Parts: sequence; C-alpha cells; structure tokens
Amino acid sequence: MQGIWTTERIRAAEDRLLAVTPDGELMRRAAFGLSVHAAEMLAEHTGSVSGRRVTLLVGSGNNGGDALWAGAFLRRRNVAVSAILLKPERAHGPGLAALKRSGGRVVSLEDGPQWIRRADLVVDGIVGISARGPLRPDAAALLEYVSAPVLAVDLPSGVDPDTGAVDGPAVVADRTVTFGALKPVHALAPASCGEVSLVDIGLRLSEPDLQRLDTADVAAAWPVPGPDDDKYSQGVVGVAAGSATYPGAAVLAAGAAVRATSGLVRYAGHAADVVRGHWPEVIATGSVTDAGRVQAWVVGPGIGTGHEGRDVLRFVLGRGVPVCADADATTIIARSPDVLDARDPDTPLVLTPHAGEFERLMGSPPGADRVAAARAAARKYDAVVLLKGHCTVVAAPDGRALVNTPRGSWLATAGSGDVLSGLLGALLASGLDPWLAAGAAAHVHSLAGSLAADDAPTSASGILGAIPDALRSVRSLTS
Ligand SMILES: NC(=O)C1=CN([C@@H]2O[C@H](COP(=O)(O)OP(=O)(O)OC[C@H]3O[C@@H](n4cnc5c(N)ncnc54)[C@H](O)[C@@H]3O)[C@@H](O)[C@H]2O)[C@@H](O)CC1
Ligand SMILES: [K+]
Repeated sequence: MQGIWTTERIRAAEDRLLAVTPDGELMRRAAFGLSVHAAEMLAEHTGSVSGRRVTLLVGSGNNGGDALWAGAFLRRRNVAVSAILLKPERAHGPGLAALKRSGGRVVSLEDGPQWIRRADLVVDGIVGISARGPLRPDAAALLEYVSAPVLAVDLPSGVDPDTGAVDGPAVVADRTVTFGALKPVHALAPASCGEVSLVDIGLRLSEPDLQRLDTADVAAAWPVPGPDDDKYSQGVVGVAAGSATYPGAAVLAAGAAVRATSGLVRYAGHAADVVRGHWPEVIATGSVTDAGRVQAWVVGPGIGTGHEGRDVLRFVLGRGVPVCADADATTIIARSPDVLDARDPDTPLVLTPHAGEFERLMGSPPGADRVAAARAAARKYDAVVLLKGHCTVVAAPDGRALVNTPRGSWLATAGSGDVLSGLLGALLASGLDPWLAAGAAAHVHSLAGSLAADDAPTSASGILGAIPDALRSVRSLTS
C-alpha cells in the first residue's frame, strides 16, 4: 500500500523534523532532489543538460524557495537559470541569495513572458502545500506563454493539495516532484500532476489518511485456486442484472464475474437466454428465488427501479451474504431506504455510485472533497462506498479510504460500470474484505481499460476482454 497524508499531517511531521535539523537543511534536501529531476527532464526533452535554459516561476513561500535553491544547483551543471519573482519583496531570502551567487538571473514580471517562451523547462514554484484556491491573475497570465515541459515543485500550483480539485487557473505539469510523502493531490489529480516522483527528506509519518493499492497488494488479494479447490470452494457469485429489453448489462456483469475468478457464476433475471448464449459456463435462471446458493450477490445493473427491482434487491439483501448494489440498485436504495431493512446488519454491503447516484443517496453531489464525501456515505449506509469518477475513491464505514488513480480516461464508456460490478462481486464471493475487494476490482478494471484502449477508444466489451491480460500483468509483476 502506498500511504498518502493530508497537508495538516505533513506540516506537523515537517515541524517535528525541522526542530531537530539544521536550518535550511530540509529545503536543500528537497531542492537538490528537485534539481536532479529537472536535469533528467532536460536530458529527456532536449538531449542535454549543460547550456539549456530553465525558467523558474517563484512565489512568496517556501515552495518558491525550493525552486530558487534548485536553480542554484542547476547552475553547477551549467544550466542558464532565470527566475521570475511573483512577489519580489517576499521571495525566499536564502534561496534568492543562493541563486544570485550561482550566477542565476532574476527577471522582472514584465520581462517574464520572453524568458518563459525561451525556456527548455519551466519550474513551477508558485505555491505549495500552504496555498488554497486557484492561481492569482499575475501567475495565471504567465502560464499563457508556457510551451516547454513543466516541472511542478511539490504540487501543481492552483490545484487543491488535499482534494485535487481545480476550480480556476492552475498549472498542468508533466512531472511533479514532491517531498517527504505523497499528498492527496498526487493521487486525486493525475491529469494536473503528470508523473509523480517522491524525494525522501526524512519525514516520519504514522498511519496514512488515504491509501493507494500497489500492484503487489492486488496480486496478493486476488484469489488463486489451490489444488484442493473446486468450483464451489472458491465462492459462487450471483448476478441479478439486466432485463429482456436491456440484456447488455447482464452479459457484461456476468462476463466480468466469469473472467475475474475461476469459480462458478450464477445469473438470475430476464436476460437468462442471452447470458447463456454469451457465457455457456454461467448457470442462468429467470428469478433470484430459484438461483441456488451463492456466496455474494451483484445486483442492480439494468434491473430497473420499479417494483420488481425492489423485490429482487430485498431478496438478495436478506440472504446473509455480501452484496454489491450497483446502478439501479443504488437508485432504489436512495428512493426507498426501507429496502435496507431486509439487510442482515452483519451482511457486508458495497455501494458503487457515480456522481449522480451519489447525489441521490446523499442529497447533495460529492463536491470537491470526494474522499470526505465517500467516507460520509460509507458511514451513513454502513457500507463500503466506491465513488466512481476519473479517480475512484473507496471508503469503508470504519474510515479507511483508498483511491485508484487511472492511466487515461478510456474507462468512461457505456457499460464500463457493469464490468466493474461483476469483478467486484466475484471478489466478494471469494471472501475478500469488501473494502479491499472494491479497491482491487477498481485497480484491475482500470488496468484492463488501459490495456484494451492502448491509446484509442475502447468499449465495455473491450475492457471485459482485457481482464485476463490485466490479471496476468498484475501477477507477472510480482512473481
Ligand atoms: N516546511 C518544510 O520543512 C519544507 C517545506 N518545503 C516546501 O515548502 C512548501 C510550503 O511552503 P509555505 O508554507 O511557505 O507555503 P507555500 O509555498 O505553499 O505558499 C504560501 C504562500 O503563497 C501565498 N498564497 C496562498 N495562496 C495563493 C494563491 N492561490 N496564489 C498565489 N499565492 C498564494 C501565501 O500568501 C503564502 O505566502 C512545500 O509545498 C514545499 O515546497 C520543502 O522545502 C520541504 C521542507
Ligand atoms: K508548485
């Protein structure tokens, strides 16, 4: 697991470390690491370091100080460094002195645009973890002239450090170099951060506020049958999805469950013939009441929100096995919360809302702080909540939260959620902790999406087809 800490926790840890570290030492550690990444980016983009031009955008805090010190280190490698000070009177004193001593140039705000245009690399040291809100107009105006790659110091300025929210002008970086520990922005705003690298400055932090699964975590969690297993012992998953008119959701959810694990999949609903036609290995019946025993249910995709859907949901909630309530099932729960009375309180429930379904469940949209929103919903429904979005957030009623950071946005395609619910149901049936199951399913789902897309549009069927490759890739990276 990768740990992620809020800026409040990071600042407290920095204060503890600053108290026992010589003055300026932490910033020099951070800035030296930053300069190494800057040189690497120059070499990558231009083929050389010496003689290249770097322009620093320098704000009034320590983030600007990091940029100035990194500029001084780059001068040692014969890089031409120019610094645009957004607030010259409040620029970091020792950093500015170091840059000047090293032969770096300080340019005025008015001359800034030409130095940005000429740069081989632009370093964003405008603001770091102490700032909130979008860039101010002077900084935003400078960004208009940027065409070179951008390296963000600690985080892309203008993006909220604790939520990753962008609500105005903000830097879009090719790479972000952060210090000490990952902050929420790094997991929640991949499109703003670009590639994220961590420089160790010796921070010591305990329990993280938020986590991200490593490939190794997913590989360890994913069920692999042993020599004594049979189709029942691995956990049977039931899928209650689709309708005669809309059988697609059933085919996708059941198919994902088939591909996720090697046990048995049962289907119950009006699309039994179509499901059987696509997946002969699925035992398909017309109704949940005669589906047979399962160890987890996936319910909701395409079942409708009328009487029949409500009855199906009530039935599966009363079986004493984990339930993944997706799509129409979340809408039913939002409109008729009494269906949850059928639930045995000890039965794990996973809700998988997108933003619209979330609003129905909670009465207001998720807002900028999606992690807090998912946690609140998890508490309200005493359920694991997987909040869909570009970055998927999974929160448990006990407060655990994780985020899945995707590669690209190819998952935003019709039927993609049905595939995710099938994966998740199969993991629940295997007995995995529901929070981990949701995180692992989201991880493999997004990996399958990027493998299927391979830089071109894909479809839910494409994602479904790439599940075995995604699982192979997860397992191969750790074997
Ligand atoms: N404290 C430490 O031990 C370390 C801090 N480091 C750096 O220090 C940074 C935090 O520095 P600071 O706490 O000085 O604060 P920042 O550099 O994040 O900036 C705060 C300053 O920006 C201004 N500001 C606030 N919102 C703004 C906005 N929207 N637009 C423009 N200006 C705005 C404020 O007036 C304030 O002066 C970290 O992000 C990191 O880069 C690193 O050097 C590592 C060590
Ligand atoms: K920054």
